[in-house]
Amino acid sequence: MLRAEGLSKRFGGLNAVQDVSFTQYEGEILAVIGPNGAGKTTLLNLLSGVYRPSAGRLHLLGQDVTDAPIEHRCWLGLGRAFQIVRPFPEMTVHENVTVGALFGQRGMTLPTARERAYDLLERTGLAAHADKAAHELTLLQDKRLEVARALATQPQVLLLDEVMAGLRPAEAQEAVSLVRSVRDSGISVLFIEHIMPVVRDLADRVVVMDQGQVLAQGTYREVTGNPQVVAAYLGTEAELQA
Ligand SMILES: Nc1ncnc2c1ncn2[C@@H]1O[C@H](COP(=O)(O)OP(=O)(O)OP(=O)(O)O)[C@@H](O)[C@H]1O
Repeated sequence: MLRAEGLSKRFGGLNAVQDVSFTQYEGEILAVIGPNGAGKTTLLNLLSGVYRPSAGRLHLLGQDVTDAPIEHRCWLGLGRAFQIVRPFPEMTVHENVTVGALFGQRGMTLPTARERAYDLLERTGLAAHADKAAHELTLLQDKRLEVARALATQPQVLLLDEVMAGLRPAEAQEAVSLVRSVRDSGISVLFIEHIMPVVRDLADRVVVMDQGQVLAQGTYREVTGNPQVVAAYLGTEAELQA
């Protein structure tokens, strides 16, 4: 689905992302973890096309998209949900998702977009709130809307930037179920997350970043058992258990 080869991004003298390579396979949920400033968001910005890499190549669904603009990646099948959700606050929940459907696919008509938006509100548990203004939603509902808007673009790969941030544990569990249902519908998911129980429950594989580089990659058990990862990110084993 995605193949990064030696991706790098420099900001002046700072190597925010340095020589990052990984592959995401079809149907996989891949987590990207690492301490603050490790380069996770910069990597997501490289994948989605916000930044062009200083070096390296990126393939999406077998196509080289290294120089492709954001909208081309979206039309090819790359969707993104942001940590800070920014819906159109005065529009209804349904209208917000309709906008995603209209602009995420070339040739989409308004009636089809509206219909697709209703389906997505059902799937993301927001159907009862379809006609509310977006600014009336709770934080968990905001996150659901953010995922619904990203799904409206019909992605094959969905990038999620810390969607669990700020949620209470019970709400995070609901969000975990939503992400699983997205994957079960055939969409591969790449997510950044700091909450380790969420990573453990969701990720098929984990990429650990530190200081812009990939420190380790593997299953949750493999990376959390790696002494370098424990030292750089997880702290002591006792903290990890807590
Ligand atoms: N636009 C930018 N210009 C200059 N430096 C930047 C820019 N964006 C990020 N950086 C720097 O690049 C490094 C990586 O930042 P990034 O936000 O990617 O880390 P992160 O792993 O997502 O951190 P966090 O977990 O805190 O969100 C940091 O040192 C950051 O200050």
